[in-house]
Amino acid sequence: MRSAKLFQYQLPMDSGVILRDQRLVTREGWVVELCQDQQLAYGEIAPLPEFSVETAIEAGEQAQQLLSQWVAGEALDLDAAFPSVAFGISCAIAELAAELPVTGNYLVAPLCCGDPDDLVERFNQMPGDKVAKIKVGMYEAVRDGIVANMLLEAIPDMQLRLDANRQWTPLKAQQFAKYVKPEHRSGIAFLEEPCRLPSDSLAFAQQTGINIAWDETVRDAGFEVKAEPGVAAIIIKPTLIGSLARCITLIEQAHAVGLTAVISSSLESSLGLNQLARLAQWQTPNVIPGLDTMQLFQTQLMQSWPGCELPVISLSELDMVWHK
Ligand SMILES: O=C(O)CCC(=O)c1ccccc1C(=O)O
Ligand SMILES: [Mg+2]
Repeated sequence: MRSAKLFQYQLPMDSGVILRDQRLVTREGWVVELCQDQQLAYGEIAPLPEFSVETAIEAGEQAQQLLSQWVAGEALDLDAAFPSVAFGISCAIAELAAELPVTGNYLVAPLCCGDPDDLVERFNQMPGDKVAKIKVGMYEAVRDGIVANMLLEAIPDMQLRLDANRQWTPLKAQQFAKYVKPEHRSGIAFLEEPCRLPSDSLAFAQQTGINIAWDETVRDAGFEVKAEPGVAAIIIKPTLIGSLARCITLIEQAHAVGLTAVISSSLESSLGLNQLARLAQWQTPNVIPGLDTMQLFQTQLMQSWPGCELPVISLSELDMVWHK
């Protein structure tokens, strides 16, 4: 016996969350509830504005169709579904089958703004390897280079991840690199997507000795996982990629060619974020995931994120918009 429900959520964000060009005031999404033989399981569907191709409305409509098929016992074609829908439904199905192990990797790479004292403080409270992430490409490239160099000098045993989100021209990327001393470049685990064109990013990596990682490129049509000089990692944001099976295939392909796969958030609520931490522990056990995004919210959803003291909204407080 199967039944399914879809709930809608709207969570207030911290006032400073900017996505590309717009401020994200409220995070909107859906919670899927599957019920089979009296057992309940949950998943989160949360297309990210400006990143996802689908809107929350479109995702909700498609989720209803797929959940109807699931209730009827039909096979689901999640490869043809929107990525956020495929991810949320596949997580709920995996929960029912107890396929997603319960232990999570909650050692996130702190997203930091460039203040070394702040970072030293956070590392002191954290076990494990020191890995931090900073966003670059928003201000002057030279300033980014100086900040990165200073952090690597201040915390020599740290691995720094940088993320330019394709903001630099090849010239700006060079200006950045010029300020990072050659002896510090190995402290950069990777720089995500320095340039608009992947070919420029590759050339940058090869010219500077600074490793890069693919994030946006993983979602480009025709992307294939391959080893290339200067490429260290691929970033996997499941909400933007698709089903658990699709994510796991990408992770296995990355590992087969010697690339690191990093599970990363697309600003899911604490519900989805916990599942991502579990996926990370299961499929990329020795890699610190990019999940330091709970601090961008004002509330949590259904479950709490370890160490997070924000209030938790329960399922009974959400609107159930559909059931079958
Ligand atoms: O990857 C992380 O560490 C945090 C997540 C993150 O940076 C992110 C989250 C949502 C949308 C885009 C991005 C990004 O990689 O730029
Ligand atoms: Mg990125």
